[in-house]
Amino acid sequence: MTPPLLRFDAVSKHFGGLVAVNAISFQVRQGEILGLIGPNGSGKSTLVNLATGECAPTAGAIHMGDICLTGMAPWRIARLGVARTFQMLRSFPSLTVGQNLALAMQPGLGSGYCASVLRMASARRDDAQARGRAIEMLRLFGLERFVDEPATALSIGQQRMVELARGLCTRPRVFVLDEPAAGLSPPMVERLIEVIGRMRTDHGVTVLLAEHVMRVVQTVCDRVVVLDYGEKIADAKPSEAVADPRVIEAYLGAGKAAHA
Ligand SMILES: Nc1ncnc2c1ncn2[C@@H]1O[C@H](COP(=O)(O)OP(=O)(O)OP(=O)(O)O)[C@@H](O)[C@H]1O
Repeated sequence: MTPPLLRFDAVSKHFGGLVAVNAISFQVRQGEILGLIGPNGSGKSTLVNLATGECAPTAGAIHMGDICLTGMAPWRIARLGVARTFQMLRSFPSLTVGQNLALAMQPGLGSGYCASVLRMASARRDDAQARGRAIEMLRLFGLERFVDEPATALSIGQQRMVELARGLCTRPRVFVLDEPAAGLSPPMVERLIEVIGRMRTDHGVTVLLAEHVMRVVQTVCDRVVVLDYGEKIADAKPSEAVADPRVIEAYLGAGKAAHA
């Protein structure tokens, strides 16, 4: 069995008196696509934010391999190879789609800000490389024709895809996706399913996926961790989790679950 790449050990997060996540432990193995599911407010985004350093745990620890991520700044975690998307779109509206993607690649390119300002040859070469990689990533989503369009000219669904392409441009080891199917049309959901699969097969990316759309979860995830009121109530294959009475009760409520 492949070793764990991400490890959550008894992780809790309190917001004042509210326990958003309570002593949760689970692991994401190298190359795995792990789903985080649960009703609204169950703690999925909080776990995503804990993994990427947007918030620090009240208790417990998070590791990537041997490195402790607990309390580490988001940019440091990103440098270790953890990319993420947000529920709310975060593109730069005044930039083109290609420029939005190129921006994500800046830390990995050689010539730096000063060279870019002076338009030195190395910066121009980096720009060309960045544009090439942006087009390559956009092609995964069938969006390469939009490379020179303003980001805001795209539909919300297309902009979500651009966020995924932007994350992939950073060549992540782990990609944390926060409800990527939200606002996508059915054909785009199918494209998303295909692309998440290819993230692993073509790019070797490990995926932590918080998602409500069960078609996505059941098609792409190897395993799901199910949350309810900040507690982990299941850690199983998707087909097993959806048949688990505790999971059914969390989604439907106790009375309806008995009826179901
Ligand atoms: N910054 C915050 N300050 C206070 N409470 C918060 C904060 N972030 C989340 N919460 C609360 O923590 C709980 C878990 O929220 P979280 O957003 O993690 O759930 P979720 O499962 O992602 O929900 P959804 O599916 O609706 O996105 C909720 O009760 C929420 O109101």
